[in-house]
Amino acid sequence: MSNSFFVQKTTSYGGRGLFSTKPIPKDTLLHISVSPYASVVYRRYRKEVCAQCFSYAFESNRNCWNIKHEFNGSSSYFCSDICKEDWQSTQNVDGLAAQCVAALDKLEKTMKKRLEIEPETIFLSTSNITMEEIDSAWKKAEGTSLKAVSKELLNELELDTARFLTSAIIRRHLENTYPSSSPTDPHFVTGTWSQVLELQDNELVYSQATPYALSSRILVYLFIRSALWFSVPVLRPYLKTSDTVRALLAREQGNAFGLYEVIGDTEMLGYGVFSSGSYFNHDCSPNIRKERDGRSMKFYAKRDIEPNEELCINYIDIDDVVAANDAT
Ligand SMILES: C[S@@+](CC[C@H](N)C(=O)[O-])C[C@H]1O[C@@H](n2cnc3c(N)ncnc32)[C@H](O)[C@@H]1O
Repeated sequence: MSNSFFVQKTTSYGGRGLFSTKPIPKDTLLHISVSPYASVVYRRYRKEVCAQCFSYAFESNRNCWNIKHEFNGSSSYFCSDICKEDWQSTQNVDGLAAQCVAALDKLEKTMKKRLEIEPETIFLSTSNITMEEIDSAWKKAEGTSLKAVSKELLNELELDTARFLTSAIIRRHLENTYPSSSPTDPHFVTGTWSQVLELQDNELVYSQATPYALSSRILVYLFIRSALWFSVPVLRPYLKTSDTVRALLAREQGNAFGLYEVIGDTEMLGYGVFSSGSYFNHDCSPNIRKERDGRSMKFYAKRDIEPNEELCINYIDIDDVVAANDAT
């Protein structure tokens, strides 16, 4: 990740970071992540947040958006006809987004009760879980029958995670089916799956910190596979193994940005992975601020910057326009 303002280098404390290559005046726009590769608007905000530009109805003094796209009893909501058209041509290509939303909703409605996955069928460790145990848990999940999970009820967080992962599965499929031919192609502006794979992989660190979350994540994979396998068969190549889901979950942690309302900056409406925006490290006194502009994340100089300074945002500053990495 480099451009005319900065270059990517290894930092003195490990990992990669971005460093200025020349003097940058305050308020310069350094980088735009045009659109997330994968994203989700939380279910509870479904009617209040535009599925395309993420604008929040309350910021326009409304209770909800009423421009809808309906398919098989499930709806997506938009703030304008333009957003609905943009969504049709970039996200609902071949009707996939609508089919997936409907399939996930349908499975959710047919579920009766939550049956915890037997711990021994998934993994045994409670601390210091190893990569071998994580691999083994996912492999076992791949061999679990679809029928066996069809009665599992997911909680709110898991259902949102399922939608987030599904958006990436659709994007991967579109990327493979319609190779990029122009800068307006959806996967040109969202970045590519290989760029997602280049992001820092936090699977082991996260699993060790929260070993109890592994069975929840596996349950989400089984839920998506069960919901989409027969309803959206073109997506089977990305569901047959857990590779796509697992790779994204490994990178979502520590790389996702919260999608906040723009004006109040208090409500987190969802989250997304913006690959090209994920190389700014954290600093409590950052020289970069980021602002959401519709589907885009924009990165500006917060002050005058000297050459060879590390460019950092604040992951937790509530005064920032959006707080980073708090979706995880
Ligand atoms: C969004 S990524 C930033 C890019 C990352 N350094 C890389 O190599 O891909 C966030 C991760 O970078 C590391 N990081 C960010 N800011 C840091 C800091 N101030 N000190 C140490 N590590 C930091 C942490 O591992 C964090 O989970």
